[in-house]
Amino acid sequence: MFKILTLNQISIKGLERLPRNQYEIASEFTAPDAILLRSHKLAPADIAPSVKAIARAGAGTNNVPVADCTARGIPVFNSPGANANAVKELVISGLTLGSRGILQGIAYVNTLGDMKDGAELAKLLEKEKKRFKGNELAGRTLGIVGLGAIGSLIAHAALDLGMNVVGYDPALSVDAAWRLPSAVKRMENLGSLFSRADYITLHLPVLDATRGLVNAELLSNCKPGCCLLNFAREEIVNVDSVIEALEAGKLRQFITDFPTPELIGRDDVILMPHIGASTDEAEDNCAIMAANQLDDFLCNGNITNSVNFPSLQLERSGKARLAVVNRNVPKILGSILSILADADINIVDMLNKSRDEIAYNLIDVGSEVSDALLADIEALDGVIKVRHI
Ligand SMILES: NC(=O)c1ccc[n+]([C@@H]2O[C@H](COP(=O)([O-])OP(=O)(O)OC[C@H]3O[C@@H](n4cnc5c(N)ncnc54)[C@H](O)[C@@H]3O)[C@@H](O)[C@H]2O)c1
Ligand SMILES: O=C(O)CC[C@@H](O)C(=O)O
Repeated sequence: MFKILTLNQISIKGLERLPRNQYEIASEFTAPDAILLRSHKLAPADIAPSVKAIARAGAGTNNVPVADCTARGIPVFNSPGANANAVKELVISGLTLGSRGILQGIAYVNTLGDMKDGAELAKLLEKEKKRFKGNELAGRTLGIVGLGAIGSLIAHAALDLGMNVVGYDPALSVDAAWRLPSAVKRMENLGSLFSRADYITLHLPVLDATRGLVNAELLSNCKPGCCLLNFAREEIVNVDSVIEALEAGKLRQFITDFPTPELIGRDDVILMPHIGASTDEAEDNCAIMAANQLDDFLCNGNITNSVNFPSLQLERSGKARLAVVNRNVPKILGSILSILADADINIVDMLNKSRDEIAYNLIDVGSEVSDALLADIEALDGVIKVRHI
């Protein structure tokens, strides 16, 4: 029986992927085998020594201490693309809210509750509606920073709306490049994107390199009247610089899923309570993907969509499987294989892959492996974690 600690509300459709005869699921456990979470901020001390894996039902893993998990041999999974459509749809709403007086118009109509004469009301609205006039998106330029799962869907949608699309992504994967419409004009740097766009939308992860990326210097490139949308992460944008740019007329509007106190109450800001992925569909998709990946790792040692471990899947063969995490340095695999050979254990199949500072091995063997042998492997210098599956 594996114990799964859930630290947020996880869709039942995902939890159903972890059958009750194999899994106990609860929001409190002292020694869980794995953690399943969404935006809960996890500290290294919250991760019990028993934890073998962490799965984030969502895209961003900045709430998980990934480097610490890597050092401890714990793979961290996410669910790439599973909530991208939900974010895309909200960004399209953001674009229309940012181009027309929709919120202001709605707020105005709601002040007129005392008017009982329908004809008078209609007359007043016809007179006042000019205050809420906007501009069309068609023909305007959208700059997309980060052209991954969300950025590429937004590029398609914006082109369908008749917008011109420019994009910037210095780390674009080959798969993401294939998904991108050819009409997207790729920018060589952020300054070029900021100087061309009427609307700029951010869809990149928060990393050391992207924290505070949108700062005063970058915003000084904006076309006057530009509208900035942040549905990525709060930390990517320097809020003080955004407020200065709004007050200087460099930015016309800031629309964000990550409110901070100084932004509340401003007319030139639209704030949403981190609801980019808050749809039934996205919550189901993320939970199903995260749970499936966790299940395959706990039961088979296979790794799909990990942010810190190599991708590795091996069909089961032999009597037992060893899953070994070690530092990515020479000779460790040789030492493991020698221990098995000395014990007359035949290797039926195996796969070894590395990613940055760690290596991961799945070794299928022809006979059972004793606890003493596992302890010998675990004691090797450079071996971080050994599981007998
Ligand atoms: N508001 C929400 O609820 C919500 C929902 C989902 C995702 N997100 C955020 O959006 C981010 C993107 O999600 P995704 O699913 O598109 O992820 P993704 O991994 O598919 O795409 C991210 C893209 O950003 C690119 N990138 C990395 N560094 C960059 C840089 N310095 N400049 C420009 N691009 C850079 C990557 O190469 C990648 O193509 C997530 O990391 C998460 O923080 C927010
Ligand atoms: O779980 C959520 O609601 C938000 C998820 C989102 O921020 C993500 O990074 O995928």
